[in-house]
Amino acid sequence: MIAINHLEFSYSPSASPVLRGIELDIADRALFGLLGPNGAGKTTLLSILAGLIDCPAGRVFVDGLDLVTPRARQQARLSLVPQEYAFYLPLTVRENLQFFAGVQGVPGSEVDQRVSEAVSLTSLEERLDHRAGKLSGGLKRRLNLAIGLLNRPRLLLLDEPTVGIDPHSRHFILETIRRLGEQGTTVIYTSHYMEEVEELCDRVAIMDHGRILRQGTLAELLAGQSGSLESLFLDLTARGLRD
Ligand SMILES: Nc1ncnc2c1ncn2[C@@H]1O[C@H](COP(=O)(O)OP(=O)(O)OP(=O)(O)O)[C@@H](O)[C@H]1O
Repeated sequence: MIAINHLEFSYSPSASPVLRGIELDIADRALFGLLGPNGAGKTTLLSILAGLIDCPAGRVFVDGLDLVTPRARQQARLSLVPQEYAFYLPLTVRENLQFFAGVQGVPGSEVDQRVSEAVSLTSLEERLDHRAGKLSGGLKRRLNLAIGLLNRPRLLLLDEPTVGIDPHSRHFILETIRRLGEQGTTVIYTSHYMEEVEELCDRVAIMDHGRILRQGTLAELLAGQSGSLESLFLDLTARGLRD
């Protein structure tokens, strides 16, 4: 179980808060969708969970373990797949995976096994010796995901993992995430695509301006609503353009 308590965060003392009293409980093995317009604070929240940004105000617990230290985060087996491609374009798929296995502290004797598991989950076998920079957008997204799987995560944080790819690649990535969920991985999934979240996630939170506006199962969120998740989202986030 992940418990996020009272998270507050600003990028600088003079800037407006980006996260304002975030409270979330996420059950083990959940596929949890986090929706919000541009600038709502989703990436900041994931970055804090992954330890990329220090957040002195508030606490995050995974199974009662306070994530404040890197050691606790390692024990929690947490992995973030960022929105941007987080690998080296001149290296091959295999070289990237071997390199990032080392960065993540996978023991040398286990690297081949972990690389082969990640490649198998993302069906990259045929591309192992291709340069990352030459891959299509969909394959680059799969490599980004494969790197995030090298530590066999219990908690996988996915920041818009299907942006900019064709429907086949998107379907493949969604199926992979569903399979990971069935195997026991807890997933926090941010996306702008309502239909993906409706299809994949068992619980959903909608956030804006650093606050959680609603959370619950899809049925709970839509109870008493005449419209879809998208119309609820637009109503809650005030239908304004953000950029
Ligand atoms: N490194 C940074 N320094 C200062 N402000 C930042 C930084 N990163 C993000 N912000 C600001 O924090 C707010 C939340 O941004 P964040 O990227 O977390 O939102 P988001 O919900 O992930 O948006 P998107 O859907 O566009 O990715 C925005 O106002 C953004 O401009």
